[in-house]
Amino acid sequence: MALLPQLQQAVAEMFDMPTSKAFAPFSSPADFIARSVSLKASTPAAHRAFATSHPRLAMAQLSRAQGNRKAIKPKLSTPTKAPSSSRSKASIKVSSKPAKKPSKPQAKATSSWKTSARVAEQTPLTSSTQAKVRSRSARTPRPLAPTDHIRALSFLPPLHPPVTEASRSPEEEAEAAIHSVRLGLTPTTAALDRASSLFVRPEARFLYSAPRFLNLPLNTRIPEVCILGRSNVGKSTLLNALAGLESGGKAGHSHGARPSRFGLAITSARAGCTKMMNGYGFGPPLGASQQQVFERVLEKAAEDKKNKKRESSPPSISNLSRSQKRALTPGEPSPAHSLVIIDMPGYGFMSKSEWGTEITKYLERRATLRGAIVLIDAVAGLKDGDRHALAMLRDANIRTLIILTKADKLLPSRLLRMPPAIAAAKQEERKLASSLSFSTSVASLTASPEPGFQSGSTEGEQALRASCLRVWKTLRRIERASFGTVPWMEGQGWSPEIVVTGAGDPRGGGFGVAGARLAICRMAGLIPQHDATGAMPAPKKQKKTASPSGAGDLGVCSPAEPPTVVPFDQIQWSATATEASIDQSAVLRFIEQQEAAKQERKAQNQRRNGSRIEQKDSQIAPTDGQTSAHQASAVEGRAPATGGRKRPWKRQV
Ligand SMILES: Nc1nc2c(ncn2[C@@H]2O[C@H](COP(=O)(O)OP(=O)(O)OP(=O)(O)O)[C@@H](O)[C@H]2O)c(=O)[nH]1
Ligand SMILES: [Mg+2]
Repeated sequence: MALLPQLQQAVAEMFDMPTSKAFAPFSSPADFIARSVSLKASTPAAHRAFATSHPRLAMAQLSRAQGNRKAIKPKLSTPTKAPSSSRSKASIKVSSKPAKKPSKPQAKATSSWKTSARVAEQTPLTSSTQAKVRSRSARTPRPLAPTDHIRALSFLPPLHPPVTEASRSPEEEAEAAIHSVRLGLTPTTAALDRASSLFVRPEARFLYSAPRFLNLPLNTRIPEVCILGRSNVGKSTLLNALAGLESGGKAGHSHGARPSRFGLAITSARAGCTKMMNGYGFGPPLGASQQQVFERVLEKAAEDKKNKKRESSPPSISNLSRSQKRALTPGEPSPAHSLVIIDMPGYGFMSKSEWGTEITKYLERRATLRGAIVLIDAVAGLKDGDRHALAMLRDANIRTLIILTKADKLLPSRLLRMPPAIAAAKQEERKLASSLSFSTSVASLTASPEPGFQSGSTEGEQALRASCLRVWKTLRRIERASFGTVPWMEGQGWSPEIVVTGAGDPRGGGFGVAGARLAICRMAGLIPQHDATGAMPAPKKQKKTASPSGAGDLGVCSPAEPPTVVPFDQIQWSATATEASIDQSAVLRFIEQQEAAKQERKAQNQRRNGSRIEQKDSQIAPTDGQTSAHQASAVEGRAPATGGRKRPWKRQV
């Protein structure tokens, strides 16, 4: 195509070279690079010209851009260093100065690349080669982004024990039992977001490291949850994931020194990395009203523990003034978080017996402990250490939540990936929500159910279900072993819902973490158990899509079935406390109710005091012609002086 001479000159000026050279076909890639460098902003036309003159190199660049690691990476020589031999001028030079002692395979690859490149320069790219490149890049596993993951995954025990048939072999019986394990209800996006916001905003903070129970800072106002598990099970990794941070995977950085880069907790592939009880603060401080509710709960818990009825109730903590409370707990700072999570040292390999002693003390004596999370490796399964820890929790009567970790090792990423259509729709919804007001966005999110896990019959999933079955059986056995002396029972002491996570998934990480956050919030009483938005049956459409993957055949409870009541709701204060802690409208409602009750009490007191004073006035019986101050004020139209609580005492004087 012939261009106007002026236009040619302008283009040549951009290239910073003579017109004849700028419009000559590219002689080599080095030539192309030289021109591209001189051209400040590379033009698509120049690339196209390069692709037609050097198709093989263009192909290699394309496949490298698509993340194909196998693609050959030619090391281009700079034009100044190009040797003067006529052969090397035409060919693609791999290195200006070949290494003196190249390793054998490297030298082979170099020479093969040289020859093939020379041939390819003369032959255009065939469609079959293009297809090969495309298929090769498609085969390479794409790293999963956290948004691609299913955010919540859990399993529930079978509703009824599987029917035993005489004709079935023990293997078939076991398989039937595995198939009867139900998928947990899929929480709604709103519920997951509510729980996640508590963990992520404001940023979680490292609080302290305590080698012994006595070194733990005093805490009487913030609910606490501890993470237990074998060493190297992934406790610290889960904590980082809960905080929305990636684990550093490197030991040696101080806690919270660089939270954005290395996560909060130190993680390591070597067992025994965490050696102290590390406390981390999550969420904003509880409001005054929530604080009162929490204090009442603590009082009740202490009362239950002593297991005796009080004849005359001592002064309630919630009725005390702020200074009185401070005097009761000297040295305790004002609460700065709504939840404290303690990352404990692991038991088992590379652990120390004194760690166990300190953890036992903590479990028995920490008044604000709302529950414990026991992490179990989905691949390794339950071990003796886990059984011992569960028995310890039973004896201390502490609510227990089981989380299976490292499940990403069992589940193929295809099962975890969000369907693209749903992912796109969710992204749109989020964009819309951020542009609208808070209330509108929450309302719109409440209606949308979170896409559920597409249950299949893969070996990994069956292993996961079998692992859950073993956990339930163990928990029931441990529960029975107490002979009913401890109220640590299914649904009360331990949650039958087993949360599945892959917090440290190296492919992108973090599947199931939002579900874990929600379960922890519920256990700590920050979100009610039977929150309407917490577990919403998925639409019927999902039921249909689930059956071809084998969910129906497996006896898996489809999400459309009526929700099962999970009676893990012994937290009596949760209904008010949790609504108040997260939902602002609920906070306002709660405060309004409190205000109304206060006003009413005040009015009653006033009425009572008024009538008492009237009685006294009548007893004093003013002499003829005299009126009391009360009557006088009433006559003058002022508020009676006896309106306040302290007035009668003043009047009598
Ligand atoms: N694939 C995979 N790896 C994980 C997961 N969680 C943790 N890991 C890895 O497991 C190793 C141990 O993780 P940590 O979080 O340090 O384990 P820990 O329980 O805190 O160990 P201790 O502090 O020694 O008790 C690390 O190499 C993590 O990368 C997971 O969900 N998936
Ligand atoms: Mg650790």
